[in-house]
Amino acid sequence: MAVYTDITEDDLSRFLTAYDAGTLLSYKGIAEGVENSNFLLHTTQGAFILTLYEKRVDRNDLPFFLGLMHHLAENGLSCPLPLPRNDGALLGELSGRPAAMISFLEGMWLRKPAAKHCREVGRALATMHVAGEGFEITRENALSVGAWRPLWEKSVDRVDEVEKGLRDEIADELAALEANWPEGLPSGVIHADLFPDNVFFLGDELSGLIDFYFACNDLLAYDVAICLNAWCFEKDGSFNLTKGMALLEGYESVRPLSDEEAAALPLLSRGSALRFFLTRLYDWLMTPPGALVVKKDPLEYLRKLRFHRQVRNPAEYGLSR
Ligand SMILES: Nc1ncnc2c1ncn2[C@@H]1O[C@H](COP(=O)(O)OP(=O)(O)O)[C@@H](O)[C@H]1O
Ligand SMILES: N[C@@H](CCOP(=O)(O)O)C(=O)O
Repeated sequence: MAVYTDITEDDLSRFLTAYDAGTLLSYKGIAEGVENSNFLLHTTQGAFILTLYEKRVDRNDLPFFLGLMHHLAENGLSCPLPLPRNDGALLGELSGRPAAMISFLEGMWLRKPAAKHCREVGRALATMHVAGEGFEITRENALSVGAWRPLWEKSVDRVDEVEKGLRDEIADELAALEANWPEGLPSGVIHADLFPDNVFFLGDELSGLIDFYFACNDLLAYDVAICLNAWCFEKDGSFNLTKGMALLEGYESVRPLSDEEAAALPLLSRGSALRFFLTRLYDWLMTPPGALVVKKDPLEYLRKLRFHRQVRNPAEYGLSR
């Protein structure tokens, strides 16, 4: 679920008077997503998404996220746009939360993406990396290698509840990644959560990217590694080389990877797998029973991590060079 904060029709109608968005016809909460409360609104001017930013989102980061969507859209990426209020501000307040009106993006996310969709995702990711150049606000990645140990320490005492023996395996992995994390690779604005539920398609055509609320400045190739993890594994845990090849071809058709970036892919993919393992593990162990949120399986990312650990060459992801 992703409606943590309720709104009333009266409050919403009043909120809308600050925008040139027409008058309210209907609204409903959107069940998907985990971070914020989202509502689909219909007004006399069309459909909009209303987002109420919840506790895990730092209010100070909102100008980065909202400004980034503007910047990316102006530079050729298809993504939703925050709607300015009549006073020019992108943020308002509703039910005690910072709130924004976001343009509605047509399309739906794919439950079973095929290689051709992975190619489109690779192309869109590279388009985003290029479009992000020149964006003046910066945001450090709050979930990069330096954040993994503190996160791990919150779960370590209970990790064996998830799988016996994990305590030593993850401790060794974390130490290896901290010691060898690459430096000096090209960096810029990354999406950092470009999973299938954040990419919309109309038929086979990619219609746009959403959910920029983990976006930050980090290594561009790390974003590629996140996508390899999120898009190129099958339900049985196997890596699909055809999908990997398509995603990387799509990416390189817009922004070729340097030799150094290519060589770092196995390590970056391990890091990305550990990052999602750790956040899922924390949520798995700490979410109170009965909470209205769908918990994601940390073991899916443990299996991916084990796969990457035995990769010796980026060609094993489908990189042709
Ligand atoms: N601009 C948009 N256009 C259409 N649907 C959207 C848009 N933004 C969000 N949604 C819908 O809301 C859901 C949750 O949004 P998301 O940004 O992923 O939430 P969260 O940040 O809580 O994870 C999406 O899966 C999608 O169905
Ligand atoms: N993609 C992450 C969780 C973040 O969820 P989102 O709904 O904000 O995309 C994961 O799969 O662990």
